Amino acid sequence: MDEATTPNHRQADLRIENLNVTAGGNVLLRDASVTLPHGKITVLVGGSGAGKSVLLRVLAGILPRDGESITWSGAFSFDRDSSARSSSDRPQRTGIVFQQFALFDELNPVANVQFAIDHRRDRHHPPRYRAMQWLELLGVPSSTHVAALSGGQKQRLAIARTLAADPEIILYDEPTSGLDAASGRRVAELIRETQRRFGRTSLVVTHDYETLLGFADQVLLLDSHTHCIRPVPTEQRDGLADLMDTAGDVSADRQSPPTSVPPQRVWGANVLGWLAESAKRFLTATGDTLIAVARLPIDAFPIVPRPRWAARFLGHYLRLIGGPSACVYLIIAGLITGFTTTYFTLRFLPFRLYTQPLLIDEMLASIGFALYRILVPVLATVLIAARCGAAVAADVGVKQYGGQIDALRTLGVRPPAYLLVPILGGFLIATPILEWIAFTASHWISRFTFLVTYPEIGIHFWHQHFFRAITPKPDSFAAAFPDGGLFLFGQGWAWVLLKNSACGIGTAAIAYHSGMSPKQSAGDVSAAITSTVLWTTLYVLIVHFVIALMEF
Ligand SMILES: Nc1ncnc2c1ncn2[C@@H]1O[C@H](COP(=O)(O)OP(=O)(O)OP(=O)(O)O)[C@@H](O)[C@H]1O
Repeated sequence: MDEATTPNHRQADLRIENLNVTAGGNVLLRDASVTLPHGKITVLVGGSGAGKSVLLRVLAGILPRDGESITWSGAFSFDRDSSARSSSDRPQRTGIVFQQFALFDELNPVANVQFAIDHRRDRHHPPRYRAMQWLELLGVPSSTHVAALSGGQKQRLAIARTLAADPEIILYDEPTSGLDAASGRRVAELIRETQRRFGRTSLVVTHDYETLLGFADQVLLLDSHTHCIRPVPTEQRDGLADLMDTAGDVSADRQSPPTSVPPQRVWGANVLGWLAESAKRFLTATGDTLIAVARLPIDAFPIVPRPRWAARFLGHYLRLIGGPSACVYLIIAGLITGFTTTYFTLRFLPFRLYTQPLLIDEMLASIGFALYRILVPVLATVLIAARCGAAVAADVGVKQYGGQIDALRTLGVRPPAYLLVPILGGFLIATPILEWIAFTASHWISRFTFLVTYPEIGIHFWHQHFFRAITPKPDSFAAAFPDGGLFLFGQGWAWVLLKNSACGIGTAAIAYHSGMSPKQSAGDVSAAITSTVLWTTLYVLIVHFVIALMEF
């Protein structure tokens, strides 16, 4: 049987009906209606800024109808035959090959394709090919790291991933951009071969007419003056460049006109504008952060489509949050706290000669208590919030900026399933462990400092008094853990765990939310990292303050 007519392949034209799209207040499409014939390649051309990429994102189901800057209305329907029509909010299970590839960098090529296979549209039928077979078919090396693949190889891997998800319609956004002429031709042939072999309806957005027009069954022009999409008859294809001139490059028209400010008001207006903008940003960030924390129980409701993939993402975030560099960070923090509290507290006792013999045991007990219950938890969670919050915000922000979040959505995956839930899990597991590492480092350096400073008193004395105030009561649950109890289940361990958990959950929510906010540039990613550091550290300090009020 020809692969294009396998039973789960739907044979239907896609009708786009009365589509209206606006972006940043500009109309891109007005009442546009067009049909994409099933199993054919349609090439869409148009001037720069006409709205081709936005249209692809609407078709891919990535953009909500009433988004912040882009809104759209209209319908999509499948003409399966004259009697049966179905209509929906987006073409069912559309696959998109992104201009920037949007590959999952932390996964190798095989895993990228396997991810799509495991989340394919129709999981009741066995997959068409295994991941390795897809890679062989499209000529992608399987053992090379994704980042080390060439542009053409990345493009082919992106096509393999899209095909492996078994979509009805494949959208290509500038598939040959950034490739040399030979690679561009190979990718174009691949698109034709894919369409011939699998019979998928394909829509290709391109400026590369020379390479791709020859493969087109239909050519559409997005006219930025009339805001509609019209077919280009075959006889007019040779004059496409002239048609494009008439259809216009709109990028210049849409720039907002320069505002003329009287010279004497420039300074004041700038300062006022900056203040207003900063206040707006602060309020938006505060509101967004509060909303993110409030929405957490809904967003993090652990519905994961494939537990195996959730575990893999959990592993990724555990390495990011609690990896070796984080341990070194926390060990150094513990050493500094343990040393300074022990050395300087005993060294600067008033009337040291007289008070030391009387107070040294009490001082050791209070140092142990302060380190265990307050100092190390505060320092550790602030450092975790800043370091690990920033790392997670950067990771999610890059995924957002690079289109990986959109790729997840087009594969039918809710981003919280493989991002928020594993990030929360990562923080909940790693925060207490990192804090315990910091406390262990702090009491070992305290022990060492005491031994070096008072060799005549001996380590037994330190041990006896340092843990006195945190040794579990004999009748408590913690008393069942004689030695470990001193560190893991010291008196008040539940408070320590509460602080760790509250800080971990909040840090996860803020970092995830900052990373997920829309990103137009690398600067937005860096702004997300900065705001994560500011908000997570502030949040952690507030948590400690509030819990300390209840605790003591
Ligand atoms: N997130 C957004 N917010 C506001 N405006 C946007 C957004 N994304 C795109 N636009 C605007 O929508 C218009 C169309 O953008 P789009 O990227 O679809 O153009 P295009 O036709 O693909 O252009 P090109 O061929 O140059 O890539 C542009 O004016 C762009 O500034």
